[in-house]
Amino acid sequence: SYSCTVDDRTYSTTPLVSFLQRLQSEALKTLGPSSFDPKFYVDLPLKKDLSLTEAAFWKLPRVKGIIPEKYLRRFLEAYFDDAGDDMVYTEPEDFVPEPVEFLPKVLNPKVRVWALEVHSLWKNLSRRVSDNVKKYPERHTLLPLPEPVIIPGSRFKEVYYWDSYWIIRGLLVSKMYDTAKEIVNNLVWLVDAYGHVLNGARVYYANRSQPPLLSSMVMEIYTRTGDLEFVRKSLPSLMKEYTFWISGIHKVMIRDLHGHKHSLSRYYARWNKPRPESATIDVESASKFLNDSDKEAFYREVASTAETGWDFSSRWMSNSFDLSTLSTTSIVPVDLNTYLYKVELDIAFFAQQLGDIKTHEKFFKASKARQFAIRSIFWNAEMNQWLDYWIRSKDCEDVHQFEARNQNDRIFASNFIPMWNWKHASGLGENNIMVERILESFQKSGLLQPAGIVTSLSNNGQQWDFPNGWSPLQHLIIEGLSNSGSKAGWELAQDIAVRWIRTNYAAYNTTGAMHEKYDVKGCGKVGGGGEYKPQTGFGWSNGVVLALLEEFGWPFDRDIECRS
Ligand SMILES: OC[C@H]1O[C@H](O[C@H]2O[C@H](CO)[C@@H](O)[C@H](O)[C@H]2O)[C@H](O)[C@@H](O)[C@@H]1O
Repeated sequence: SYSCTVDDRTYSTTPLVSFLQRLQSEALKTLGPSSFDPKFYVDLPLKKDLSLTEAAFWKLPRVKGIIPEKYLRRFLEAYFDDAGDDMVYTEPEDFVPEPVEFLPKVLNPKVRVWALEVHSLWKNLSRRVSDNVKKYPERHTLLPLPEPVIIPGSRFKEVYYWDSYWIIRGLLVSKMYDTAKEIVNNLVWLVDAYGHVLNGARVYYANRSQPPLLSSMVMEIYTRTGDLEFVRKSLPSLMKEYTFWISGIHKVMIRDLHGHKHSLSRYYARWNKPRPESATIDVESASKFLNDSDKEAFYREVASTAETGWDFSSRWMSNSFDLSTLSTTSIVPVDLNTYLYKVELDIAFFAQQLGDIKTHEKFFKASKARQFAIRSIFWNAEMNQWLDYWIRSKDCEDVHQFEARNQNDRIFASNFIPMWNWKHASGLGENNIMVERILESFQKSGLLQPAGIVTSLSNNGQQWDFPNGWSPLQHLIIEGLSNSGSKAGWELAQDIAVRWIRTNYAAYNTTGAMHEKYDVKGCGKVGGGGEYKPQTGFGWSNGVVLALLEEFGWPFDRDIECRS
């Protein structure tokens, strides 16, 4: 893998996380792998101090090295609150059962009733950090966020970075502007404390971030509310977060065939150990590596893949069926650089609104440079798609020489994510013929399935692969298509939105829940695969359904039931 003279120091773990990880591994020995969720153990809040808890743990009886189930359960009850007890329910103050002017274009009565139910799910997912966390922070892996949040749901009991963007998109449809601002204030608090937004608000997520969408959250809120003071308060943290992504281990320089040097970014976690929330799984996956440095390199790739938000996917593997070939830190991803291009444009815009012309010019210039880089390094004119770039060179190089064969020509939904910034990202959007070619390439790609856009074409059991479709990817591509300026693009966007809304509705009717992911091979099927049981709730799916219903509406006479 790519190894350069970068500062790739790792975060140190905390005594609490080390202990909970030990408990997790002992619990697996006691309870066995069926229905075992390792995250449960590292989320347990301590009732007493760590030293007392540890002392009691070491005194537990062991039979052939294993703690009998009865003693383990008694210990858990005596020394821990339940996972999630430190995130308490709080009524969102700006929630009303039917907001004024709610989804005026949704005319079909069944869809309206359902949309109001989805809207009401914000109440189920609303939480604030308990006072106990603030009083005894050393007893919790949960971070003491200052304001209420909306969580994704089920096992994801804490705020997540990129999930929050689509949660906010939905909250804005629900006219819950204060709740939306509170989420951003929490993420800004994380930037101020750590220099970046954490993957999620747990101490064990500090070693990595997730796709950078904080500026987009601020932009969406500003567009709806016109609250310039909110922008003024957030801007310094947006600039701080930007530095995290464009420097140090995240930065990659590539020289194109004309000799231009481009500065792009990659995902790279400051971690080379098992992820605490999945440590038992990671240790097992790493067991095929014989020496410690190979194991560490593998753990680094695993954590860096969690930073991508696509954990896990054939997109990051040189062999789609072998997780041990994860190579995330050697990949310069199309989507990450699309998001950073948006960060640059957003900061330039905010600075202009605030009269800071120097900052405006600096960030506008940076956006132009990245636009040029996206076109030079990712664009593939034969496929009419944007492709991830793999750094193949073994040796440390300050600037990598572009070679066309290093673009990854496998098909992923991410190959079309630059459409999200379509009018600017490649310069291609100004040219209608190119727009039509990209649309044609998308339609022929195999990504469009009966119930939405599939993540990849590889059916390998990973959750960010075939046949799963994810709400954020649907929304990014649909929004890109609908902003393409082409009639055919808008119609395709609406077609995908209708498929996606129908499948969410059908699954909701049969299961009573909104899901984290869906199987897009057929309408009403829920997703699967990956390392944990499929989750319900679910923040970003609720947000995307509401946002799509707002954009496209639902006519009175259009059926909501599955077509096939
Ligand atoms: O516990 C395993 C992994 O779970 C998270 O990833 C998945 O859920 C997140 C919350 O909805 C979502 O943001 C991410 O895209 C999903 O793949 C977590 O983010 C990972 O860090 C964690 O290892």
